[in-house]
Amino acid sequence: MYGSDSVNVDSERTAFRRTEKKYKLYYDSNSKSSKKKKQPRPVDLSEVIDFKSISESFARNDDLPAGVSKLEYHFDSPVFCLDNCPGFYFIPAALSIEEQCKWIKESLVSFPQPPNRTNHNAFHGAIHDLLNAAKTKQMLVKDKTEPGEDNTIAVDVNIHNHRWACSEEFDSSVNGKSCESIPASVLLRKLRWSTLGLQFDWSKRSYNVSLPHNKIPDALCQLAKRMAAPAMAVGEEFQPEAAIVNYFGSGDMLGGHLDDMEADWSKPIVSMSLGCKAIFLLGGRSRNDEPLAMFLRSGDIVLMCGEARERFHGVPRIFTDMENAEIGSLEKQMSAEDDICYLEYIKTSRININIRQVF
Ligand SMILES: O=C(O)CCC(=O)C(=O)O
Ligand SMILES: [Fe+2]
Repeated sequence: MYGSDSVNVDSERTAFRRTEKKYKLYYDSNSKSSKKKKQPRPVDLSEVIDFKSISESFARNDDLPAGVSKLEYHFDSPVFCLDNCPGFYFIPAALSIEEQCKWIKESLVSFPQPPNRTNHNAFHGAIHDLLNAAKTKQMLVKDKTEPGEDNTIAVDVNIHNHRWACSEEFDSSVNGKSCESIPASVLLRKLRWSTLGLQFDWSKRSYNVSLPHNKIPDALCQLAKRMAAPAMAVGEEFQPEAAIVNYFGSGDMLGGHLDDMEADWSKPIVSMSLGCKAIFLLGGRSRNDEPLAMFLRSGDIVLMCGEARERFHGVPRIFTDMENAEIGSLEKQMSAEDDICYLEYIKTSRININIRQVF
C-alpha cells in the first residue's frame, strides 16, 4: 500500500514521480538561508481539476467540461465521474460542516485510541488519550524506574512503561533517574496514521485479523454505506470492515501507491477529506502514465472501485496557507472555546479517512 517503494524505487523518470515533484512543497533555496520567513516555491495550479468550480458551473448552467459526467444518482450532492476512468467517483462537498467537525474530532480523540494502532505504536507502544494530553500540556514519560520503586511524579495515566505527566511537575532529574519525555503536542503533530476496524499490518502489508480490534464505529459505518452507494451494484450494500486515517501536516505527502490488499476490488474505497485543501493525483496502471491532478477539499468524498482501483494514486501536497487551505467555514464552526485545540490542529493539517471492505 504505502510501501517504501512508492518513492524510493520509483525513480524521478516516471511520469507519476515527475508530477509529484511538480506539486510537492519546496521552499525557495535562497529564502531558507535568509532571515525572512521562508517562502514556498510558487506552483502552477492551472492544470488541476477543480470539482468545486465544475459543480458550481453545473448548478448554474448544466454545463460540464469535456471528459466529466454527472452520475444519475439521487444524492444531496452531485456525483461526478471521469469518462476515461471507470470506477472513479468524486462527490464535492458531500459532508456538511457539522459532519466535517464531528469527524475531525473523532479522528483526533477516539480513532487513535487503543486497540486501534497508530504510527506511534512501533516506538512507544499503545498510547491512550493523546488529544487530551496535548490539550492539558502533558508529557509522555518513559520511566526507567523498576516496578515497585517509589515514584514521585504526578501520574495521570499509567500504561505499560510510560505515562502522562504534567509538564510543570516533570523534572527529568527526579530521583536522580534519567527519564525520556516527549510533549504530547509533539506526538500529536507527528501522528501520521491510525487504523480502525481490522488492523492493517504495515510491515507485512496485509490485514492481521488476529490483532485485537473494535468494529468500525456505527456512525462511520452508516456514513460509508450511504456514500458508497453510487458505486455499488444494485441490491448490494458496502460492508465497512477497516479504515485508515491519514494525518497530513504541512510538507507531508502520500506517495503514489495502489490499495491492493482487499479481496474484492469491485467494492469501493470510500475516502473522505477533512481540513486543509490538498492535491490528489490519479495515475494509470503504470507509474509511467501521466496522472491527473485534482483538488480535494474538506468535505469532499472520493470513491474508487473496479478499474480505478488499479490506478496509482497519491497526495503530493496539502495547502496550509490562508488563501489556499480553504477552511474558512471550518474555522468559523470551530471558534468556540472548547474547540480551540481542534481548530489549532486543523488550521495546518489535513485528515483523510478511507474506509474499506476487506473481504
Ligand atoms: O489522502 C487521500 O486522499 C488518499 C489516501 C489514500 O489513498 C490511502 O490511504 O490509500
Ligand atoms: Fe490509496
